[in-house]
Amino acid sequence: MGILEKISEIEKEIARTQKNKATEYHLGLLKAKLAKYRSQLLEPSKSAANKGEGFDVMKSGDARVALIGFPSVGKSTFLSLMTSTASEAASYEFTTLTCIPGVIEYKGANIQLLDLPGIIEGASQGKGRGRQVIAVARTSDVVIMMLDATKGEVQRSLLEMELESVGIRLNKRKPNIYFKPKKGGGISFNSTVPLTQCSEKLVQLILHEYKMFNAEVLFREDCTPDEFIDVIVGNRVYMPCLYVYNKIDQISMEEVDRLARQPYSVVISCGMKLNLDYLLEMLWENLALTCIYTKKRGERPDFGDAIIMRKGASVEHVCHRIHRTLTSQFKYALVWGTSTKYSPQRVGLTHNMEHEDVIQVFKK
Ligand SMILES: Nc1nc2c(ncn2[C@@H]2O[C@H](COP(=O)(O)OP(=O)(O)OP(=O)(O)O)[C@@H](O)[C@H]2O)c(=O)[nH]1
Ligand SMILES: [K+]
Ligand SMILES: [Mg+2]
Repeated sequence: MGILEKISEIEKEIARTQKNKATEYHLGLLKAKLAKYRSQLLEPSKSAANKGEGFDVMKSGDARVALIGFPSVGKSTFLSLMTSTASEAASYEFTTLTCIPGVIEYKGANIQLLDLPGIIEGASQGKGRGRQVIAVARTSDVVIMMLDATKGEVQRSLLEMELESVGIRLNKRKPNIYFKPKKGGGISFNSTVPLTQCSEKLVQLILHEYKMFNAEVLFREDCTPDEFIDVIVGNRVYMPCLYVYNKIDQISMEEVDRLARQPYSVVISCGMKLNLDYLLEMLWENLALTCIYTKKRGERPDFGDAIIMRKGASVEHVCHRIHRTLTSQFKYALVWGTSTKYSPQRVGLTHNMEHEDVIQVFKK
């Protein structure tokens, strides 16, 4: 039996198994098996068809955003609208066949936007260019899942499943479980909170399925068996995702209102240029970028040229960005802005910067 058949067998068995206390271990084990086979699907195949030709676009700028969606939802129209790159758009499916990069300039940051071929059900198993598209999505900082507002909700759940099945976790935090494989000593299991979804026995069963017999496990939150499996499998990516409903010029106001109220959702019309500013704001928030301005002694801050950092970046990160050797010469810094109690404040390398702070570095 091939891997795909095995996967579909297990999925069927999970579907027909009733979820209750008595089947808890059986289901846990099935899920562990399923995750194992799915991860085998991810392993690179040797056939030429799966090579990433036309997809290996260099990362550039301060962050990367991938456009994922069914064919003809308006991905290329969106790229052409938001960047100075033109990507061919047309009313037939699979117009775009490779990865087309553009740049969104926003708040002084360069955000790389990637237009990609449309993907369909079965993409993660290699249908169409699904695997290459998803591989690109994995390398991005935020996924924009573009949906056709005139089509049903099923589009969204299908795509979510495709991404889930290759280890991409959308709008989820990494489970707070400490896990360390050991050389000996068996499995030590502890938790700092009451567990309602996993037990020591289930954790052992799952670990045995992965041929792990010695490990330290500490649950710091009430996780599900699936979340535990994610931790032991390890190659998961946790990624913010914006659900962008395009073509709202084609649906009723009531429907627009309903879609706009869903979590992580933004409604737009590329055709009528509706709500694109709000989408950029949401994108910025999800990218969690921070602008830092530098200032030289006796001069005004350089507001024309921001240093773009990840949220939570420290003075050390900023110094490293200004010049590779600056941290070794660092004496102290003065910081103006919301990260300090008073402005300016004298800070060390570990101080965390906030959006639009100004920094002046003093060398030894
Ligand atoms: N009514 C309406 N049509 C739109 C809108 N945005 C895009 N379209 C149309 O939708 C069709 C598909 O647009 P594309 O940009 O080619 O879609 P795509 O997602 O890149 O398609 P593929 O590359 O084939 O996957 C084109 O005919 C566009 O003119 C919109 O906001 N409203
Ligand atoms: K199209
Ligand atoms: Mg396209």
